[in-house]
Amino acid sequence: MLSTEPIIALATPSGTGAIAVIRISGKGVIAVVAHFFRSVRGKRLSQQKSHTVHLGHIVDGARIVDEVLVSLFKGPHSYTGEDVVEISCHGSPYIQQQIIQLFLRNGCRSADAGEFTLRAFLNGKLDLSQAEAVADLIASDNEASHQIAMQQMRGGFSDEIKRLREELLNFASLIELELDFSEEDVVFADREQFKSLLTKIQNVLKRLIDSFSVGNVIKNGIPVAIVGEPNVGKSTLLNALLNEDRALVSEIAGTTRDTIEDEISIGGIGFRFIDTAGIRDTEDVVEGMGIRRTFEKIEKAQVVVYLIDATGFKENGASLKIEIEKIRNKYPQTHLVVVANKMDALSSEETNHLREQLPNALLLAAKKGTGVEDLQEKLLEFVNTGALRNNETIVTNARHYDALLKAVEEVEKVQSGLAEGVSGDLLAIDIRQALYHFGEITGEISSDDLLGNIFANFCIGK
Ligand SMILES: Nc1nc2c(c(=O)[nH]1)N(C=O)[C@@H](CNc1ccc(C(=O)N[C@@H](CCC(=O)O)C(=O)O)cc1)CN2
Ligand SMILES: Nc1nc2c(ncn2[C@@H]2O[C@H](COP(=O)(O)OP(=O)(O)OP(=O)(O)O)[C@@H](O)[C@H]2O)c(=O)[nH]1
Ligand SMILES: [Mg+2]
Repeated sequence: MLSTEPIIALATPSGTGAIAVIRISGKGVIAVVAHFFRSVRGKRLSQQKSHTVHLGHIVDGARIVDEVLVSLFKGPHSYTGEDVVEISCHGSPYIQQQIIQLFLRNGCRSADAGEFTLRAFLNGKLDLSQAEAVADLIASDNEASHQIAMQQMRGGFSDEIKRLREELLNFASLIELELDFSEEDVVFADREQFKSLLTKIQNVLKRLIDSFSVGNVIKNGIPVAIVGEPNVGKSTLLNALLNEDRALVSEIAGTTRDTIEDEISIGGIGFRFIDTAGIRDTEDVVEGMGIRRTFEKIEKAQVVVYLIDATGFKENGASLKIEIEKIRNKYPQTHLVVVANKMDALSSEETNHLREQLPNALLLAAKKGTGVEDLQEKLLEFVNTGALRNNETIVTNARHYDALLKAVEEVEKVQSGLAEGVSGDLLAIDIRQALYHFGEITGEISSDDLLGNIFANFCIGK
């Protein structure tokens, strides 16, 4: 799979910018670029040091294509581990394409998605979980997902896995050594010490596995469905949360037909709010479709904000309370927040009545924006940010989660094998299996298929 042929791609977004960066990596690329580069100081590119920048022109025969800065990185001391040349040109799509095409005609080919980072992985500059974090880092759009991706890219998670792996490996070696001396019946690996090591490893694995429930939602934005009867102010609340006129609002019941979603960051954590069609019995076919979609969204949400119209509470409070209980029972895994809206239009007597009837409800006036901060605080309470604050490793990747589950299963097998006093050769098999799953995370164990899948999801030029 390791190839060193020169690859080229635009590293900056396509379109017009002040400056664009074109990246070229592979064997002999410095000589290739040198052929089309005239330094303003008459310097020869091939004689320059690594990590230096040079001003000059890209020339195609007599034609000057652009004035550029060229950066040199000599392998193995580069991002990919190969020779790398970056050309910073003026950011017109025409110039970008002229330069890229010049090199495509002269020995380079277009890089596949993620191919620079794939080469970095294959050349040992990054392990697999670090390479995956590069994509997460580019995708991160809030403080929490950024922090997690950055920690993973810098090797925090890998180091933790490697430590576990080494400790297990030590023991595996000792047990396998016993096997070699099986005639003599010697014991190198102290069983009590081994048991406590396994317990320690189990605890670390369990913490990592548990962190996925937080990590997974943080990476994708925590889905919060705003639901309730028509006209209670769901779209008004969405707009207040987003601080933007995102959804149509009107006094006509049944305004929102389809779901509307948008993401914002609260306290550094991404929340994806979903405004839904108001729930009621309807003859209208299209409205009925929208309401069905509302229930689909509730099913996928981590949090359901059930909104009621406080002004109607006196008349239909009893039936609303039944409705709320129904939702609570139907979706026991989902956090349910009951919010009474339009409190601005309530008398103090009505307010007291509502407080008595729904002691846990948040009181809010979405139109004026009052109480929206309380709701935000409430939402943050649902996210266990302890691990984030303590800078602990948080698993965000389903592939890693899978491997950790399999690893802990094997460690448990070893643990019970020890308790039952099974023989060293059987213990060794399960230990090796656990080690295999650790290796899957960091990429010591990988297949071309897996790598193809992972890097195909990167952007071109990364
Ligand atoms: N212009 C540019 N900006 C960029 C990148 C890049 O490739 N080019 N990066 C790409 O994602 C990130 C920076 N990451 C990088 C990581 C390693 C090396 C590098 O040259 N490493 C060598 C030498 C280190 C040294 O001694 O200075 C090495 O690891 O051996 C470069 C960039 C973000 N910004
Ligand atoms: N007095 C008062 N009126 C509000 C408040 N919030 C929303 N409204 C009004 O309630 C009406 C319905 O608001 P929407 O946001 O469209 O309600 P909805 O729940 O999205 O309604 P559907 O999309 O039809 O289900 C509009 O006339 C809003 O101006 C509030 O806090 N106070
Ligand atoms: Mg609406």
